[in-house]
Amino acid sequence: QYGYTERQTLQLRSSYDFVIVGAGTSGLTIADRLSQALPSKTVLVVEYGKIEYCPGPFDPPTNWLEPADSASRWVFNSLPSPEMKNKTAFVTVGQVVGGSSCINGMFFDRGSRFDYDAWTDAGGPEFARSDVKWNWKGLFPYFKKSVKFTKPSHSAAQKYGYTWDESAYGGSTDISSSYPPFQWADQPVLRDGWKEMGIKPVKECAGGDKEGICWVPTSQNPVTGRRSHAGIGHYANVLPRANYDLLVNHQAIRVVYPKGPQSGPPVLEVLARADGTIFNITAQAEVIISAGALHTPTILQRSGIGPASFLLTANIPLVLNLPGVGSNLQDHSGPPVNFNYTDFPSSLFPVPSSMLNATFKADAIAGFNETPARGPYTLSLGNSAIYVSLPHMSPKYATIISKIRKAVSSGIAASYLPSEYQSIPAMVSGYNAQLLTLADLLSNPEAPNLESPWATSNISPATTVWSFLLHPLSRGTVRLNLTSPLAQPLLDYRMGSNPIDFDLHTTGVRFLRTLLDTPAMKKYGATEVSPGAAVAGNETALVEYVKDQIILSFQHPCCTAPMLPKDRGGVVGTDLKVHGAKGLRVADMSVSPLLVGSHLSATAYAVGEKAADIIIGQWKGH
Ligand SMILES: Cc1cc2nc3c(=O)[nH]c(=O)nc-3n(C[C@H](O)[C@H](O)[C@H](O)COP(=O)(O)OP(=O)(O)OC[C@H]3O[C@@H](n4cnc5c(N)ncnc54)[C@H](O)[C@@H]3O)c2cc1C
Repeated sequence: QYGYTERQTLQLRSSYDFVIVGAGTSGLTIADRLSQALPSKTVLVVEYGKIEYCPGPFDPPTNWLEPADSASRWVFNSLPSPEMKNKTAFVTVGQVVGGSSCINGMFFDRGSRFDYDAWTDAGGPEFARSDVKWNWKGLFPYFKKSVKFTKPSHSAAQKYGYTWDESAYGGSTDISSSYPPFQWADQPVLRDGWKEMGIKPVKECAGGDKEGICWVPTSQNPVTGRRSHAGIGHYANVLPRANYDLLVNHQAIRVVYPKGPQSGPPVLEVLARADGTIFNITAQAEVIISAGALHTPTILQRSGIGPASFLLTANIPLVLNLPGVGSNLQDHSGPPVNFNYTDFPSSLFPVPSSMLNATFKADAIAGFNETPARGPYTLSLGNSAIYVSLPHMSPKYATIISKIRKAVSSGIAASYLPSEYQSIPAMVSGYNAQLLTLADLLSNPEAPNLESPWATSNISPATTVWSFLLHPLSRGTVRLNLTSPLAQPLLDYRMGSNPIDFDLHTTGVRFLRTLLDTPAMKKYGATEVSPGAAVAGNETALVEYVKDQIILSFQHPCCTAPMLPKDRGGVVGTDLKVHGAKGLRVADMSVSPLLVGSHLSATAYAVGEKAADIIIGQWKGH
């Protein structure tokens, strides 16, 4: 429906300079930049999925996760997490040109400056000395470059109280970041409650400082209200470019080094999904894997690059022993706080239930199809959230921090890792370094550890505010499914395997419950449904509530090929080259060593931009 399906490549060249695996958020950013900056070099992107139309999560006629667009996504059920009453995580990732930017919730925020500084801290002195800094200062120019920001109209800004600071932006790409021209009439109710809790509005949350109440842009075209994603912004709209090819409907199986991992760029082995044929693609310069946090480790593992013990079990010849491949899985998770109003004013209009009225809904659909688009369908899932630090949530935060530090100093932290890692010094040392970095981060009153997004305040039968844990301490794994290595991998989230995560979860829930005591909420008779007053002084009951009600994934898997030194369990260095392999890089959300306190697409674009600059720097003039 975007009119570019015919633009996929049907005839391959005999070889390419750069072969990129995955036409996703980071992958297409890199392909666009390389093919533009290096016109004499050829770039091929190999993508598992096809070119599909990707509606926003709340666009008519289909809604998010409905089967109609299931062809554009993988759906996973993780292995059970024993510490969470054997709950499994429902996880999706994009399987389409545009990757997950094509199916996500379009909430377009960045982490706080401290989240990215923590990436470098977790890497230790070697990373702090690196010329290619992956801290906030080193990444901010790429955040700016990666999107084109359009400020809201004067009337929308006046009506809803939108604030922004254009100095956080400045890019001219075709990836749009804008504010929707619509809000539900009851959106300010919770906003007033948050303010009464002492949470302060922040003028611009994309500039590194976001502790407070944030307006968050949406990844949408400011005129049409339609989703803006990598398939459009970094492929369709930059064509024609003679040196930029895209091969769809092909699965990258593995990379092969005929003469060992130091012998130069590997060959990429590919499966044509249409007829099952397998063939090789030759890269003259590099293979760059950008298949996302759940698939990048599978390609490396099938290549014999991964934990030696696992590869032995899998009967895959060892090429490089890198235990970190498929380790370090993290995601945002959290339980809800549910409440009802006894006295919500029926005069507030429109609210989400207004969509039940056929006339209102018909006008909403008509408005979405106008130019410029207007009305509820432009709102996506909403664009406001609070971000709160641990010290601001609880005066007892120091006890939690000292528990984290003590777990490291006593050596017990190692026992929270998957058993296969507990005797590998690099994995233990890397995890300890992460925990100490997180202890510093969580002590910082400016570094948020809770997010609670909202778009409305009253959805029948009960309103929910979610407590997203932004910086979890537990670590999971991604492993090939040995009975079917080309199929979806096995995800073991191991949520709650570090028990201190329960302290962080209960702190978030206790904090959110105090919303119901604010005059703004009492005014409308807000009444808690769950967890309820019984948990007030009862930590055990609250932990049970967390285990019963937690959602294990808010669709932000990351960190499974971490950018860390090898002796800290890392898979890639600050140049994104796989440790010990020549001509092979990874660039996507698997390289982030620590989960950032935001939804991930803005970071995935920035990672792509910075990766492209590093690669261009190496090859320009060669
Ligand atoms: C349902 C959902 C909701 C989300 N909501 C938000 C949100 O509101 N805001 C936000 O900022 N972030 C959100 N995210 C997260 C964010 O979109 C992703 O973290 C980010 O886009 C990941 O980028 P990536 O480049 O790492 O991977 P992706 O963009 O997922 O790209 C990976 C690509 O590799 C391809 N691929 C995989 N394996 C192979 C193979 N073997 N061969 C060839 N190709 C392969 C895939 O098909 C895919 O196209 C959401 C994600 C999901 C799934």
